[in-house]
Amino acid sequence: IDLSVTWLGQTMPGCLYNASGVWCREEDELEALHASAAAAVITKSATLKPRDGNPEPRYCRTPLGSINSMGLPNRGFDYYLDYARRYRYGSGKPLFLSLSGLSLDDNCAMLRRLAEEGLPAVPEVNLSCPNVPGKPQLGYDFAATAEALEAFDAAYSGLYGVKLPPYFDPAHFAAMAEILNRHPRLAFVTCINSIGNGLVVDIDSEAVVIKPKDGLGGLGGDYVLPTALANVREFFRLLPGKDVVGCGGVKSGREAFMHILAGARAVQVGTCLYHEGPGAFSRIAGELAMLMRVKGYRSLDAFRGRLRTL
Ligand SMILES: C=Cc1c(C(=O)O)[nH]c(=O)[nH]c1=O
Repeated sequence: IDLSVTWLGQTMPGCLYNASGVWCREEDELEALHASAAAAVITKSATLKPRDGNPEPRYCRTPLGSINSMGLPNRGFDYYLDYARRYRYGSGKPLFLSLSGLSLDDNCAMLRRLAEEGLPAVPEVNLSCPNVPGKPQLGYDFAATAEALEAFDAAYSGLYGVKLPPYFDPAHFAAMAEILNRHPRLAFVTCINSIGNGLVVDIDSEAVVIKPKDGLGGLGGDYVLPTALANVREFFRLLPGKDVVGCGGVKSGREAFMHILAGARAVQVGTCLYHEGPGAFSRIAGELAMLMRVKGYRSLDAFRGRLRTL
């Protein structure tokens, strides 16, 4: 059973890696991911300067997944760039740098700095952070997204990707696809980020469960799987020649299989990784391989994007 994935001009040894933001803020976390069965590593979204993030409690696990309003706590771009300088690319596991600047200028400054370094690390620009008060999600502003992507192309001459928020309407899928298809070096989209601004209520305390934004936060886990699969399948259809990375609701080989069937090139794990740790990757990969064996598939190419309609 071959779980390898060939994309971005390289072949990675498997198809699973972390969702940005989970188990990836500190170097020791990143090294633990690299040492695990994860097939790639992506860093916590970086801002130009370090950030403490929102007041705690800002993350809460629920029976169906998670809610978070972290507020972009991160060590700052230089920390992750330094890690990218020392990263062992020879392992065959790609390193992705997630960038989430607080302004277009900041995103372009980080992209230009990365371009100057000429490192193999691939940028995934976050258009979808739902938890910085006062900063609407770029990905929900089509004109701003169009302008940003023009600026990214000018700032960075290599291949890059974007992390998209979930969309919920065919008109929005079409509008975003029309914009994304203008950019040949935009090689992949990662669908989806958390479903923004959900509210989890604790009936015992009769209170919300996280402090920021009066309890509003991004949802992950079981809550988001159908939305994630819809976004993967729609953008897989609408973005010919680009890759779609699936993210959302993956906790076993079953959901990984669903994402790939929907068209995902590779699959990220967030909430499940947060609670299980990097051992989740070998478990999920084993479950996926077993599922493929039972179904008679020897590689991901044998079923990627083959979701049947009725
Ligand atoms: C980069 C900020 C994000 C955060 C955060 O740091 O609050 N949480 C998410 O669920 N998605 C994000 O993109």
